[in-house]
Amino acid sequence: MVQHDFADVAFGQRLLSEGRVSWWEESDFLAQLRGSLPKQDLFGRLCEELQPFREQILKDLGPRVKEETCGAFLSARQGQKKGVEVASRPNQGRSLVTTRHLERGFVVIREYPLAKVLLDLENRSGLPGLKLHPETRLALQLWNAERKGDKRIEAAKDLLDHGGNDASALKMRALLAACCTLCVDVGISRNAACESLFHWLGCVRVNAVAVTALVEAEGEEMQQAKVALALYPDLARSVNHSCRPNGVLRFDAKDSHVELVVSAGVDAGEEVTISYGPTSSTMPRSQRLGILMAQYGFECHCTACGGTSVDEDFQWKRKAKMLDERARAAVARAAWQEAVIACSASIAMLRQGFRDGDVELAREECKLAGLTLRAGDAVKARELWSSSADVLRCLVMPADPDLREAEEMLRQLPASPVQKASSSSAAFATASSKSEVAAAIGGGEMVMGMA
Ligand SMILES: C[S@@+](CC[C@H](N)C(=O)[O-])C[C@H]1O[C@@H](n2cnc3c(N)ncnc32)[C@H](O)[C@@H]1O
Repeated sequence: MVQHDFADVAFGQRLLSEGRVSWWEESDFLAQLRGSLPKQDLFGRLCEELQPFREQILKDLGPRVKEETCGAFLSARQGQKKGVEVASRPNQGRSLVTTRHLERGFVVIREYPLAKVLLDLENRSGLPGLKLHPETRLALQLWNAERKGDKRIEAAKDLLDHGGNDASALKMRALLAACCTLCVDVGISRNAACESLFHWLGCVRVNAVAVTALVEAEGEEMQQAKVALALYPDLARSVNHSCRPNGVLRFDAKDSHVELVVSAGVDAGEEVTISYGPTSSTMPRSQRLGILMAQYGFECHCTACGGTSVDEDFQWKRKAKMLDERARAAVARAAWQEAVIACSASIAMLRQGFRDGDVELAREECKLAGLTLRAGDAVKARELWSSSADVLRCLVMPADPDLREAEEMLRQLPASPVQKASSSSAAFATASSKSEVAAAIGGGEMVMGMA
């Protein structure tokens, strides 16, 4: 196992002079270290300054954190890991590899957070002017737990050791060295507590996960929003990123447990991956590479980015957005059939970037189902809700608003004797509207593969 080397001061200084540690600045932790506190005995002063804040964290989050951390961690870990093993891969460190074929919907990992902070508590420290970044707050929790000898913390101590050859782990150690160098620069003594705090900051940066939930923005549709930042050690130690992933994470908003679910069948010996944010359906390769490097410090080696792949052109996405806007404008005029045609055309465009069975398409089809019902075609609306519910049941939590609405509508609308439509043909509101959808898209060739 690789030991963190905090002695590499020269390397740290070089990184600093090249401005390559800017993300620490963002976390406003260093700004506080450097700006607002006197230079002498800075670390001691910092601890003093943070003491009331830590108590506030424990007061605000403590009971919840205690209830929610690790209760079922070990048993869940043993039970759910069947079908996968952790293997080491040359450029990516530990990886989650299947030992047999896994079906879509299979839950690979189910885990409770070791620590978490809620993102809506941003300004509730109770101390004027002391606003800590969520990453800093999470690191402080872990640091505090370690100092208090909390045994559960052992599960996360090696998370930055990515197998020795992994570039991001090396870089992270360099960054930690750089931060310690900064401390030395400003007169903080480099002691074990200081190093441990930086270790947790690095660990949080590379391994923490944003817990998301569908929330209703004012006057807008439901949107996925980040509601908490959490550390799930099993997930963090084994699940790599792919820009074309075959797994998704779903969170239970009530107790913050996470599930890693297979979203597309995975053959034996293949790796189960998730997206850490960027995907090949949402942004071009160069942008994805930049984001992954800045946030996590690694060069992406996934199948979508490797080899000679080039930036994708996303014309389909621009067209889908334009058609979606047209559908919204039609909804505002209560022109339901027009909205159905524009929304169907938008989904047809999205199919060029997403795969059948993707959550994003299923959500769009739920929207189309609602419009189709308004336009008077209950049979087609039911078909759409039925095919989207099939997708959503596998991949999202039962409390998901789109899934709940689909289930509710399936209960309310009588089942049609007509056989179930395939999910791709279901994207057309009625058989007779195919040509209208093609016209909305603006070309016949788009429709050929989908009818
Ligand atoms: C949350 S950890 C995942 C587990 C990690 N492989 C390990 O051994 O601990 C994230 C780290 O895994 C590596 N990683 C994940 N996805 C990768 C990818 N697509 N390409 C290269 N490295 C990747 C990077 O080092 C990244 O910082």
